[in-house]
Formats: sequence, structure tokens, C-alpha cells
Amino acid sequence: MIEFRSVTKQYPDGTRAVEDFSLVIPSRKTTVFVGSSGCGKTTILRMINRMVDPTSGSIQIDGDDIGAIEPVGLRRSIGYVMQNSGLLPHRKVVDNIATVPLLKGVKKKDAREQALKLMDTVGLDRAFADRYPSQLSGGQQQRVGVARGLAVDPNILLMDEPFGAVDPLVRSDLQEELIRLQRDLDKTVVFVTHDIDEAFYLGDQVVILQKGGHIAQVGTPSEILSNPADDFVANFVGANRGKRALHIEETATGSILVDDEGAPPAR
Ligand SMILES: Nc1ncnc2c1ncn2[C@@H]1O[C@H](COP(=O)(O)OP(=O)(O)OP(=O)(O)O)[C@@H](O)[C@H]1O
Repeated sequence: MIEFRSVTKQYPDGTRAVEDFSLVIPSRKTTVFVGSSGCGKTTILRMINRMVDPTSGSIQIDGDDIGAIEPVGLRRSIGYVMQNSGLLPHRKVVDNIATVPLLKGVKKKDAREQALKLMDTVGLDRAFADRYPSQLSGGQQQRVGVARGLAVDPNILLMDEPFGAVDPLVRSDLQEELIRLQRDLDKTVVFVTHDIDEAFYLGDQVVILQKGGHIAQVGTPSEILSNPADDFVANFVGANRGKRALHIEETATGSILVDDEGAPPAR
């Protein structure tokens, strides 16, 4: 479990990106932060692995205050996947995946073997192992990014708009793959997106944020869809009503979350 307690982050130029933010992120579930640009999503995510340190307040992982944990070690124990995959262009796919294990002293041969297995895990053909990132499609590069995030076998996987830059069909493949991975690997996933449909599709817990990291609402997708906390949430959730993939449908046995074809989302 990750717990934020009254966390504020003010950057040196005076920007208060996150103000008095408190939240419990349950273990082995997917929590998705969604909100418009600049509301503090990335800042919140990066405070979990100490890429950014809070100005005040504290963050605990399984009861331990991370302020007391050495940042480099902490960062290497938590998976991190970012938009545009963040791959090193001059390193082969397999070496990109093995970056952190090699830094941690895993033998080259073992790191390569483990990286090849991770390529299987994320659905990438091993034939791509010795290519460079620029020789892969955007979706394939994102899979490499996910494999790299998983390479230290972390309990926590942070994902910052990982599928933002790929086309909608590939994006939907990657989302399904993440749901499958989550089912198999049982990680605590913390995911950031602008896209409310993506948030509802992937999230066990969805956190709708306003400027300054203020929580407009937190709940399961069906809680938020069936009972938006206020007009802001109702508008946000309904902003793309025309293409809204998921909605609540009342049935004889209660309300259920369904996709645009009336079927429960594939989970
Ligand atoms: N290093 C920094 N120095 C100063 N201000 C910053 C810094 N990083 C972020 N900010 C500001 O903090 C606020 C929150 O930024 P953050 O990147 O956390 O938002 P976000 O919700 O992830 O945005 P986006 O969706 O556009 O990536 C913004 O106003 C941003 O300009």
C-alpha cells in the first residue's frame, strides 16, 4: 500500500503543483490518475519513487516513510514507464530492457536471458532483441518500455501516459495487454492519463484530479459513473459522451459497467 499524507510540492519557482494531497493506493490493484494538463499527475507519480521530493507531508510504502529510503535504490526497485518509452536510442532492445539489472550488478548473460523472457511476457517477438529502438514501431517501443519497467521485478509499476503517443488501435491492444499482465503479475500499478475512457478501462481505483492535485473524486469506475461527486466530475466524465466507451447500465440484478457494445469490459 502506498499512502500520501498531506503532501505538498512547491517547485523552486514557486509553482504549487500539488497541495495537501492525501490518498491511499491499495496494493496489487491499478490506480489511475486522470485530469487535465498541469493538474499535478506527473508530480504525484514521481514523488512515489523520489524523482521528486515533497515540500511537506510524507509518503509511506507498506508503512515505511520513503523520505528515509535512499533515492537511487528506491528508484531502481520501482518500475517506471513513460510516454515515448524513454528508450536509449543507441542501445539494442535487449540492453534497454536489461539497463537497471545490469546497473544492479546482474551478470550480462543472466540479464540478457531475463530480458528475453520479459519480451515474451509483454508479447514482443524475440527476433527484435538485437534491433535498435528506432527500428521498432511506436507500439513495439512501448512494449519494450513496459518490459524495462518490469525488469527489476518490482512490486510497484509507475506508468506516466505510457500509451499516449500511439494510434488508437495499438493503444487499445496495449491496454488489453496491460490488463492481462496485471492479472498474471499482480503488481501495484499507478497509471497517469488524460483520457477518461482509458482511466475507466484500466483502473480498479480512479482518481479524478483538479489543478493543484486536488481530488475531485476517487472511486471505482462504476461508483464515479453512477454517482459523480459534483458538476466538475459530471462534466469531466461526460466530456466525450459521444465516444464514451464505458457507461453504467441498469439491469434486473443491479447496475453494471458495460462497453459501447453492451458487454462488460474484458477484465
Ligand atoms: N520542474 C518544475 N518546475 C516548476 N514547475 C513545474 C515543474 N514541473 C512541473 N511544474 C508545474 O507543476 C504543475 C503540475 O505539473 P505536472 O507535470 O505534475 O502536471 P500533469 O498533470 O502531469 O501535466 P501533463 O498532463 O501536462 O503532463 C504545472 O503547473 C507545471 O507547470
